[in-house]
Amino acid sequence: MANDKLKLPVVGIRSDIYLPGRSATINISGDGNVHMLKKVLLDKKPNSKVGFVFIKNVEGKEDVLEPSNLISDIGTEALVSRATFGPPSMVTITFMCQSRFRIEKLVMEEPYPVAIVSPIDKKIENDYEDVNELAEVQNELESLVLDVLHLITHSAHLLAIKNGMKRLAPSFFTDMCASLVPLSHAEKLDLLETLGTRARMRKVIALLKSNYEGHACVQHSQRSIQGNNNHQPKLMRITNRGNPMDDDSDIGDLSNRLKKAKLPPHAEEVASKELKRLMNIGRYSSDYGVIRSYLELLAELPWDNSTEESINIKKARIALDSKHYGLKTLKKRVLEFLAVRQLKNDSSGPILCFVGPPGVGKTSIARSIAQAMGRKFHQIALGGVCNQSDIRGHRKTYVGAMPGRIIQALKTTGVNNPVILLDEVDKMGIGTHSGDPAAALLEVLDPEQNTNFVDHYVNIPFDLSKVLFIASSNSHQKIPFALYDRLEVINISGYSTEEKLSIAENHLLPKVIYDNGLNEGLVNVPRDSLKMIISSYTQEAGVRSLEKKLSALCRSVAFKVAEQAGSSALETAPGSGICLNSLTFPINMDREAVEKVLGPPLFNDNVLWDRLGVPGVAAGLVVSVSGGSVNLVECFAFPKRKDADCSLQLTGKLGQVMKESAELAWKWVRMNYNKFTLYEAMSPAGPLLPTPFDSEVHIHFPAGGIAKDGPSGGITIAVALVSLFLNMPVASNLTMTGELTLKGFVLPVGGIKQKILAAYEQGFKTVILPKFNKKDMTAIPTEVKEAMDFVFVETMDDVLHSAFNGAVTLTNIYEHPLTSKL
Ligand SMILES: Nc1ncnc2c1ncn2[C@@H]1O[C@H](COP(=O)(O)OP(=O)(O)OP(=O)(O)O)[C@@H](O)[C@H]1O
Repeated sequence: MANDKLKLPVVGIRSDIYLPGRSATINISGDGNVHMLKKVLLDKKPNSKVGFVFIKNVEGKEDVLEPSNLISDIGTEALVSRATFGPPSMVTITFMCQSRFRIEKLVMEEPYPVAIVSPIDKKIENDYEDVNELAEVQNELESLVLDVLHLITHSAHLLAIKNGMKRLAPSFFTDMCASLVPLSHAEKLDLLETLGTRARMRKVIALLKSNYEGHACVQHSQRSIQGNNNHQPKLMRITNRGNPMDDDSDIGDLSNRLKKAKLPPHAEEVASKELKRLMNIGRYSSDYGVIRSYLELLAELPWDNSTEESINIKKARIALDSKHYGLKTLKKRVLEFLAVRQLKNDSSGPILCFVGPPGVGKTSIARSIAQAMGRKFHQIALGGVCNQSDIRGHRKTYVGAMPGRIIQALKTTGVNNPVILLDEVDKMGIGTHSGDPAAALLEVLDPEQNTNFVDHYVNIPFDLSKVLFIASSNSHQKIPFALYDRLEVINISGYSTEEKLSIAENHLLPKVIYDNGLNEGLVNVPRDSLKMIISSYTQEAGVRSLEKKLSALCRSVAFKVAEQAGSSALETAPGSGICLNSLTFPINMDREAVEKVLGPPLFNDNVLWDRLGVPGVAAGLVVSVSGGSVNLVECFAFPKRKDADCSLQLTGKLGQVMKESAELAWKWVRMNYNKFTLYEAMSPAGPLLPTPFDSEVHIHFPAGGIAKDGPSGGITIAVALVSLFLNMPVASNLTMTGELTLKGFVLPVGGIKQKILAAYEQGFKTVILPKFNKKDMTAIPTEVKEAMDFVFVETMDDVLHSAFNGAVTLTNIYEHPLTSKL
């Protein structure tokens, strides 16, 4: 060995033991150390080697390196790749430990210590290990590591282990594998001092097995799930285990609770192993908290606890009707669903998904379903969820690990058969490295798979088949496709003013009066005020804002009552018309009082009407996640410039489809302009000059800050352009929706009910609709149908005829464009 001896500058490390294969960035203090590192790193080349020797933590002797201070006579040689010299006597180094050495002698050479060392790892491998035996143990280690790598988050370090299997020296590879386990100080020291590679491999195998044994029973199912789940959030690994120390009574109590939880056999097996581990490690070990919280969760999960289902269709119908106005189709479907459950007594069945704008009662209906079934209800908001781990949880080996939302819901409800509303399934995102949450949801909803749902934290299959999942969403388009395929979508479109009035009078007002500590004898909100609130303070398809405004009214009344009449009002006022102090009950919230509380009206219909009635402007109907609305299209033409490369300019935050439909409408108008027949008597001003052929056109879609998209504005844009060039306003009180084809046909569009309700609320009298949408009229409330005219069209000729009150017709619209005069 004499020839192998080296002289190595050394640093005493007190904080940790760094085995070969370990890289880290640490602070080193002490004048001698800093001086040494400066000299070694600056005088020599970068990537210089220093020796780490591990010393006891003796206060006041930070810099002192003497043999009596050493924890071990084995140290590790570290390659320093980076050093930052910070405050005096402090340096931050980034290093990777490479191999062991034995300290032959410590030499206090001025100005920093060096050691005479003899390298170990290579020497032992070459001189003392039997190649075949070594290969055998190494194979075992490698296959175990492959299993473990399936279970934990991938990182550059883990990739290095995987890639290094056949390339790295066995000794170094073994040390790297040890980093897969959170090691205690004693275990690290033991591995440092185990010089034989085979012996060390065996120790690492044992450590890996004991650390990951809890995962073993679910390895199979884990792997199948892992297929599309390679990206987990990077969380810090737990790295410390402390000294063993028991707390028998506490653990006994936990053990009792685990027994009471009636875990299935596979879960019981894991729980008892973890319980044993808990008993062996001390209360002050960092692993103690992790294992303890894990076992607490296992004890709290409703493995065997269900609420008894009691469906009574008659009662369910009464409950649904008493809490919700209208919604006939939805209620009918819900009752059918409950009837099948009652007869079949089986948990399989469709997954209902309520799709509609905010505040139309999706959550409230889901809650009523739970009540009708006698089950507990829980709502999971999926808006903004973009990690699989939100659904499936984090592995418990990470600091701050938590179970996913499904398991948390079960823990909260305490039963394994609650009704869970997956709210806003359309608002889930996909994180860049964290997997698609929709894929995890698919597994949750799939009856084939959800009997063995494995949350990463729980790491034991849990049966979700008894849970009744209901989904809700604001729009169809954004529900992930694979998920959409599994759902039975039920649309809730929104309410007309009359419907909102009924809901306000019969449901919302009684609710907010009660919620604000009042009773119906204390406050009166007349119908007229309700109408005013609906038209001037809310603009929504549902009734959520309406509820908030009514609540604001009630709050102001509650304040007056509390301030002036005190609790005596609550006792004497109901139905009495009594005066108490300066208040007369019930307090009447007339229009003036409403304006006092809610401030000046927020919405004014005149703004819309003032902009209509001029050539080049048409009103179209649109639908968005917040319901239907009337949007204007404004066109302006000016003479074509010679150098203009495009004759059409569009503004108003348009999506691609809408841009294309505007281009198409512009082309259609130019192709057919010479075929328009204008009854001049009805258009006194005559057509505009210049014509579309020598004009540039600007089309603007007001409310420029709001994104717009879709093809349903096609006929509105074409009508606005025809109106511009024929210099003739569109018929008053008329709005429309429909997709235009290049040949002048009008195709059906979506959101008809919401669009018609919006037109009705804005006071329009006539709506032009595609003929194919006639079927959607069954959903329109009778009072709306009676108050409005609907014109069903097939071609642009029909559209123009209605839009200009018969003043414009189009001859031979199906003629091929090339045969026209263009
Ligand atoms: N048809 C109805 N009859 C009585 N109350 C209703 C009706 N529709 C909605 N409401 C009431 O309106 C309020 C809002 O309803 P809910 O929270 O169920 O809306 P939502 O559709 O789930 O909205 P979001 O999409 O924002 O979650 C609730 O107080 C609900 O009771």
